[in-house]
Amino acid sequence: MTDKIQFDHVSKVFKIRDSDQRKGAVKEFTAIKNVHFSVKSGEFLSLVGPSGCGKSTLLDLLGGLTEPTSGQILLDGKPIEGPGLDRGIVFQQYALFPWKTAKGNIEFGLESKGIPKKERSEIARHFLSLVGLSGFEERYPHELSGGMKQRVAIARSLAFDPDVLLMDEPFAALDAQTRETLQSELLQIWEQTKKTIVFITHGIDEAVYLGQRVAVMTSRPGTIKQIMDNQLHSSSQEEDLRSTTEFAKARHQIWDLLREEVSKAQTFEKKDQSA
Ligand SMILES: Nc1ncnc2c1ncn2[C@@H]1O[C@H](COP(=O)(O)OP(=O)(O)OP(=O)(O)O)[C@@H](O)[C@H]1O
Repeated sequence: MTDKIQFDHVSKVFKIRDSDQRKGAVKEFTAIKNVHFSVKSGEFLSLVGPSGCGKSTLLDLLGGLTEPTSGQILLDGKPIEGPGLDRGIVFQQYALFPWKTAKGNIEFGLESKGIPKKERSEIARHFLSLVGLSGFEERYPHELSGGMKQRVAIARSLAFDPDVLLMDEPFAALDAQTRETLQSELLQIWEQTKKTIVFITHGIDEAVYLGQRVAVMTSRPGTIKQIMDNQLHSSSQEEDLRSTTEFAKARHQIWDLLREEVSKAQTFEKKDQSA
């Protein structure tokens, strides 16, 4: 497998207000530092790290929503210079148009791509069916549950046929049962479509269940602490993966790597609150 994405010594520094200094003074804040890793074409990589370690910053950089302060990010060997249809992003909040139906939400984006009406309708139906929403095409977002809305958001991203799907805690706002259902559906979709997926999460179980590899980040400034090959995906898909010994083992390994980082992040948070 070839490299689809390469982070080449990437750092991101934000300018923030300096509350210790005179009014209007700014200081620099390093959100992520020297991030260096790659993602293979067709790979499902999950990325886990403590709160505030720079996970969303990393995904925003990949999405081209912001630029690195130093280093570069390559997609198919070329530097990312902004957002593009080659990358679809799914956020925690569904961001659907409330005045459009499930189908209309998907068709809208396709229209801007210049796809003819009939084809737009067919594509929207196909992807709604892929995420298990056949029969819900004409429902408006307020007529759908949280899980259904997130399914529409995933279908909308897939309908653009991006090479890469970037997912920023897409299931965090859902109840536990819906989350587990969507996780297994996402794995099936990935197996069918073979998209390259980068999936950000706070949850160790989610990271282990989904990722072929699991990248663990340090607390701030965030960098990649270790990337673990996840043996779980080589076991039979027939069984309930979450109850296997491989799952428990992988979970334990990730928690060992994360424990120290989580406690560092909590110390930072306390310091920030008392400053
Ligand atoms: N535009 C910005 N300006 C200044 N600081 C920022 C900006 N965006 C993010 N940060 C800071 O960078 C750090 C990393 O933020 P980020 O949202 O990437 O973390 P995260 O790991 O996704 O957090 P969480 O898990 O809590 O969602 C945080 O301390 C945040 O306050």
